Formats: sequence, C-alpha cells, structure tokens
Amino acid sequence: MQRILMVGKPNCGKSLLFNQLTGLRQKVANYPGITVEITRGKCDKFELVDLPGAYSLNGLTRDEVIAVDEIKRSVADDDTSMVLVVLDATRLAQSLVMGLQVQRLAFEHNKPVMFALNFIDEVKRVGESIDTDGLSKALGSPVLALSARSLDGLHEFKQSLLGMAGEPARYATNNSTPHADAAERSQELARDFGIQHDIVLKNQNRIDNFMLNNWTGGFIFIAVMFVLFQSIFTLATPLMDGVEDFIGTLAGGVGAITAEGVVHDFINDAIFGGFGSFLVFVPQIMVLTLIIGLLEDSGYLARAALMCHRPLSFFGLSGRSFIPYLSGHACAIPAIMAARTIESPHKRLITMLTIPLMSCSARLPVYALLVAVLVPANETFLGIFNMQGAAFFGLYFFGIFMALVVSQILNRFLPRDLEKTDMPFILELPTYRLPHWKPLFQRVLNSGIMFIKRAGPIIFMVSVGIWVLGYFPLNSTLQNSWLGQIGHFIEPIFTPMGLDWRYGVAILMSFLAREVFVGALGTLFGLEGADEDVAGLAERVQADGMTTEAGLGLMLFYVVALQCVATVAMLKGESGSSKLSWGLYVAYGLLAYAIAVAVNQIGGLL
Ligand SMILES: Nc1nc2c(ncn2[C@@H]2O[C@H](COP(=O)(O)OP(=O)(O)OP(=O)(O)O)[C@@H](O)[C@H]2O)c(=O)[nH]1
Ligand SMILES: [Mg+2]
Repeated sequence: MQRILMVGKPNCGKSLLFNQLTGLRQKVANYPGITVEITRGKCDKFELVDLPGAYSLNGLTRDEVIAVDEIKRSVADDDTSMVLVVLDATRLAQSLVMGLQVQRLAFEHNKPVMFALNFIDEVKRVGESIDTDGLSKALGSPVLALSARSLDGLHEFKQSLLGMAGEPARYATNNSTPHADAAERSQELARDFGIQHDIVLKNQNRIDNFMLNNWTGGFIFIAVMFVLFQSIFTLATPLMDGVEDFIGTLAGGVGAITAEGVVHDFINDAIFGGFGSFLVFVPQIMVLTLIIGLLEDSGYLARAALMCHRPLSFFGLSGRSFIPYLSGHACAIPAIMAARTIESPHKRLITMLTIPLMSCSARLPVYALLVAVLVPANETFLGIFNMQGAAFFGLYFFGIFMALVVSQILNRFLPRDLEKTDMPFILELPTYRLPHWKPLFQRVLNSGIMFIKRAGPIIFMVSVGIWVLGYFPLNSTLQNSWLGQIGHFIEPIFTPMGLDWRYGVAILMSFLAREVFVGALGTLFGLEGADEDVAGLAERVQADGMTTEAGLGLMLFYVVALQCVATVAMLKGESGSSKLSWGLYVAYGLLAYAIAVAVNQIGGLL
C-alpha cells in the first residue's frame, strides 16, 4: 500500500485530521506532545501515517526524535507517495519551520508535498483570511485551507490529497528552489501571509495574566486540583448508586428464578458479589476521564505545567513531568509513554519511575470501598466539602507526595551521566479553546469500556477461582474450606497490618491487578453470608469490624504498591532495563507493606 506521511509541529491538529480521514480515534488534546508514537491508518487506498509533532528536523525530545527518524527513513522509501504537512494557520511562523525543512527533504527524494492549512475556523472567527493561492505560489506546493474541527474545506482537501497521492509523479516535478534558512523564510512568509498575531494573542494574554500570576494563578491551580479529585467522588456517586441498584435488582431477579443449590450460590456470590462489586466503580473512571479531558481541551494544562516547573525542578523533575503525572491518575501506561516529551533523559527516567505512585483509576474501586467503610457518608467539613471526597483527595495527595519524595531520592542517587544531555524547559502555550464535545464523550465512554475489557476477564477468573476454593469441600464453612486452609497459612504476613486471612487472600490476588481486590473480597463476603443480598460490600466490611488504623494502612498500601504487570512491562520497554522495572515492583511492594504495618501498629498505640 502506498503511504502518505503526515507531519507538522506539535498541537497543529494532525491527529484530529488523521481521525477525520481514517475514521480512527487517536487521542487528540489541546496540549503539545500528545502523540508520542507512530500511528498508521487507512484513508481510501492509502496508508496514512500520523507522527508525533516536531518543531524542526533537529528533534530534541524523544517523541520528536521518533518523528524525525521516521520522516527521514520514510521519505526515501519507494512506498511513500507524498508528504502532507499540516500547518496551524493561527501560528504560521512556528508551523512553517518544520514544514519548509520537510518540503526540502521531500523534494530531494522527488516526493510531492501538500500543505494543509488547518484551524481556518479560528482564522475566520477573528475576522481574518489567508491568501492560500499566494502562499501556495510562494511555497511552490499546493496549500489547502481547512478545519479539522468544523470540517470546513475537508471534503475538497481530501479529494486533492487523494489526487496527488494517486499520481505523485505528476506533482513531484518542482522548479522552485527552497530557501536555505527555514526559520528566516518562515518569518517572511508569516509576515506576508499570516494573520495579525496580536488579535489571537490579546485575548489569550488577558486570561494568562490571571492564570499565570503568582497569586491568582497559584490559587486557581490548587482550586482546580481540589475540584478535580473531589468531583471524582461526588459527581460519580449518583451514577454508582444507580449501577449498584441495578446489579442488586438483577441479582434479586436471577436469584428468585434459580433453585437453591450450587448454581444459585455461584451466581449470587461469584458473579454478582464478585464481578458485580467491581462494575459499580466504572462510572468513577468515566468521570475522571471527563474532567482530565476538559482540562486538556481547554488549554489550561499547559499553563499548569508551566507553573509547576519551578517547584518540580526542586525534586529533580521538570514542568513537562506534570502532564505524565496527571495522566498517571487515569492509567500509568500511557503516562509512562507521555514522559517521552520530557527534554532531559535524567528527568524523564525519574518521572517514569515515579508515575506508578500516582493513584491510577484501577485503585479507584479499592479507595472507594475503603473510604466508604471508614468515613461516614454525607458528613461535610465546614458545611462545604464532602468528607468522603476530602478523604479521596488525601489519598491522591499522599501518592503525589510519595512520588516527590522518591523523585528527590532518585535525583540524588541515579547516575549523573544522563544529565549531561540536559536541555532547557520550553513549552508552547496552546490557545484557550472550548472543549470538543463529541470526541471527549467518545473518550469518556471508551475509558469505561476499556476498563471493563482490561480488568474484567481477570477479575472474573479470580472471583470464580476464589469461589470454587471457598465453596468446597461441600458443606464446609469458609473457615475450613480449601481457601480457608490456604488463607490461614498466609495469615501471619497480614496480621501486623491488622488484617485477617480473607483480606490477605484478596491482597495477594491483587498483585495480578489491583482491581481484583474488590472482586475477591466481594466473593469472600458473599461466600460467608450466602443468603444476604449482594449489594453493599462496604456495609459488610464495616459490620465485620475493620479497625480504622488497619483500614487506613490498607488504603496507603494500595497508594504505594505497584500491582500492575502491564506497567512493569511498559517501564521495561521505555527504560530498557528489566532489572530496574522488576526491582521497582518489589521495592514499591515492600515500601507499601512497611507503611501499612507502621500505620496499623502506631494507630493501635494511640
Ligand atoms: N478550532 C479548531 N481546533 C482544532 C482544529 N484542529 C485541531 N484542533 C484542536 O487542536 C488541538 C490539537 O489537536 P491534535 O490533533 O491533538 O494536534 P496534534 O498535531 O496531533 O498534536 P501532537 O500530537 O501533540 O503533535 C485539539 O484540542 C484539537 O481539538 C481546527 O481545525 N480547528
Ligand atoms: Mg497528535
């Protein structure tokens, strides 16, 4: 299949255009450096390649290097038909540096180039226009104006693109002599053809004066973060109650039509009690994705990263660590990849190694369960803050705090040779924008589906496995079932944490994937009281008499422990060291255990 290579500066809308042309759903957000790997899709009979953004062919960060290497390799390849350069029409000068360099490279290999002048909707909104014919003449390649968001001009653009890709030889002949200094030429072209820059900047600066000011900016930052973590709890609660009621009703209905016996118990305890307990938490993951998405789309996150640069530098990190850290609250795997945009290898490594301490969404079910057990519902602090929400914030905060402490230690002890290639912190601030709702909702829905797909099978298997071991030999109690016997054997490890063997089994199982904890516990409590209704695992744990110190220790255990094999694999891939990655898995596990034991023991003395 012939290939169309798509290039451009970061945040110029490549991925959104790629999605429109291929029907795929690559991540799109208003922050430079979202795409960090090469993505391929099909557009008509061509393969379209979306690359990470780069400001020039002298790639600085790892994602830029990936893009530049692929451009250089691919442009010389016979299978590449043409190069599509995406430009941000509102930031012509910055977009053209890369554009001109790539055009020159493409011409050297007899490949035609087309320029997509994106963001034309924003140009129109400020009452400006761009002379595309003039620009096209000056560049010596066709320029087509479009908006990947409002879809203006997209149809005509697609026709022209396919026309050129289908007959590259016809367009490849080019007589223009590309200018030697791309940066200088970009400035000239932007002056001649670009829009009055201050129109766009004026509004933005007005907001930024407020957002980036030491006082108001700091206050807004803290308020945004607090609302973010608080709303994961408060916004999701009605939805979670809805799911819980639904599962409860379903379980009641199914229970009524199955005859008493093994099958009835299995459905009640393993399916509804185990797997059902886990499904209750899906709305929370979706709310988290929604809020992070809103922040990303608005353009605020880049400002937050800028403000965090100085404090983060103190811990050996960079302002660019902020986004990987924040997205680590959804999932560590893409967050570790997002660390590719960090300019310094030393800081990048520290960021990657501490991302697993961010409370990812897989911990949400565990937190939600334990917070519901330990903190009374509907209680408020000063009449404003929901106490359960505040407890959530505390857990997230503890994760971030631990990450900073570990970063500081790593900064001291990691070999310094990586730092020789250290580079300055530069971040282009994107324009403030309203969210793009449709892709945002798709992303939210997708996060829920992905969560179930990824963790669902393993939780189902563990729930079934635990149920079988706990149910047999027939007519035994849970205590002297097969599972009980194994449990009592491992119990001494968990006694110092103030927990009995049932929690021990659930914790051990959660080293496969941390979400398993809730399902495993749900099955265990289901087995114990086979006649009760399945809803309300938190009430059962509460009634069972978990002490506050043991519960708190257990929560902190889950903040710190790295119970995710996929994260270890990702770390191995990105750091190139399997010893380091598995070492981290063990180290965070031991640290988590030590913290839980300490909290329980000290709490017991008070
Ligand atoms: N108004 C408007 N917004 C756009 C347009 N194209 C893209 N966007 C928005 O611009 C932002 C960046 O889009 P992306 O597609 O992620 O940009 P990218 O070039 O892939 O960025 P990197 O992957 O970071 O290099 C997103 O918020 C998009 O919704 C457009 O034509 N008009
Ligand atoms: Mg992209």
